[in-house]
Amino acid sequence: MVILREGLCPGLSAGIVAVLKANNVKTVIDLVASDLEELARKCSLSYKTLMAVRRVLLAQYSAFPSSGADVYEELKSSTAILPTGNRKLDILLDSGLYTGEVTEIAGAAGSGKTQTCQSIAVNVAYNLKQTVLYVDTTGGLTASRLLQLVQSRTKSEDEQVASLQRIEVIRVFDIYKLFDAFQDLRHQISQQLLRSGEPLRLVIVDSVCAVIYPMLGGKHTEGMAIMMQLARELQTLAHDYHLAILISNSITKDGATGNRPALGRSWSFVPSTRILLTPTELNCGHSIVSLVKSPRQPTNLQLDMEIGICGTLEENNLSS
Ligand SMILES: Nc1ncnc2c1ncn2[C@@H]1O[C@H](COP(=O)(O)OP(=O)(O)OP(=O)(O)O)[C@@H](O)[C@H]1O
Repeated sequence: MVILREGLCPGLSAGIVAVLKANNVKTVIDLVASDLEELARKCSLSYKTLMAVRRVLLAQYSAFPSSGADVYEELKSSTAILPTGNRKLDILLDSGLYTGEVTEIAGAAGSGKTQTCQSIAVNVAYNLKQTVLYVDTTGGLTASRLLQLVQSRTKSEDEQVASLQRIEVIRVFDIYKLFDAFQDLRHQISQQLLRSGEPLRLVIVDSVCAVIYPMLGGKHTEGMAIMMQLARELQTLAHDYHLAILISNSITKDGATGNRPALGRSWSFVPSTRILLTPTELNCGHSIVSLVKSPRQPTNLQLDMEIGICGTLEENNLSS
């Protein structure tokens, strides 16, 4: 509900707002729903001025319906699916990570979130030849591990270098620096300033809780507001630039329902897809991956995923 105020649109002066308010016309809806002839008479205002103001407000605040066919066409032109480099994980995710969506990997410390993020980054950079922005908020990313993962894909040094150049790494350790990084990203995309020159398709934030948790102590409501600002930023980045966004999150232990992704109910609406990693006690270097939220798949799917020298990437028979 938008309140009428001076400058909301051309012609809406403080005087007009005051007169309208005195006649119980306080919001945009009140104004567009009024009989303008009668209102002009009651308020001693020019009918022409009110009409012009209403026309601008209608253009600014109306929702224009679009047909199902238009929505489907937009979806087809803006959606790409990025395979993760692990066939079983792709089946669980209905082919991979979708652009325009936020996907979350949740799990306890050591469950393999960072290894999964790095492996997916390498797969997108090497196999798909697309740029990845990797935002490291925990210091968990190491260049030597990235190189090891790339080396598991190719022996060619040129290809290794080219793949590593497609992974842009930013290290930020607080949420304000993260907002700055996203601001820079918008600027770089709009000016086509990405260093690799290849299209950016994937943004990874490992992890979101590392920058959100410090905000949730003390003034809780302020922290929640900042958390939801980050949520909006991730969703609009994914939507506006057709990016797949992959975030990692920790878990909270709940006596009644077992482990569940951290950051509470408000955050649970942010990712479209959520997977939960649980290390297996019997099989070291393996995690059970459970699909806990998905817009396309049943959420009882599970798989056993190995996390080894090749991360979560499948073994590759290197030829040259
Ligand atoms: N170079 C490596 N080679 C093989 N396996 C590795 C390697 N590095 C890590 N791992 C495996 O990955 C596990 C740790 O995974 P990872 O660091 O991704 O956990 P995490 O969920 O990100 O933890 P945290 O929340 O503490 O960052 C280790 O227990 C180990 O099994």
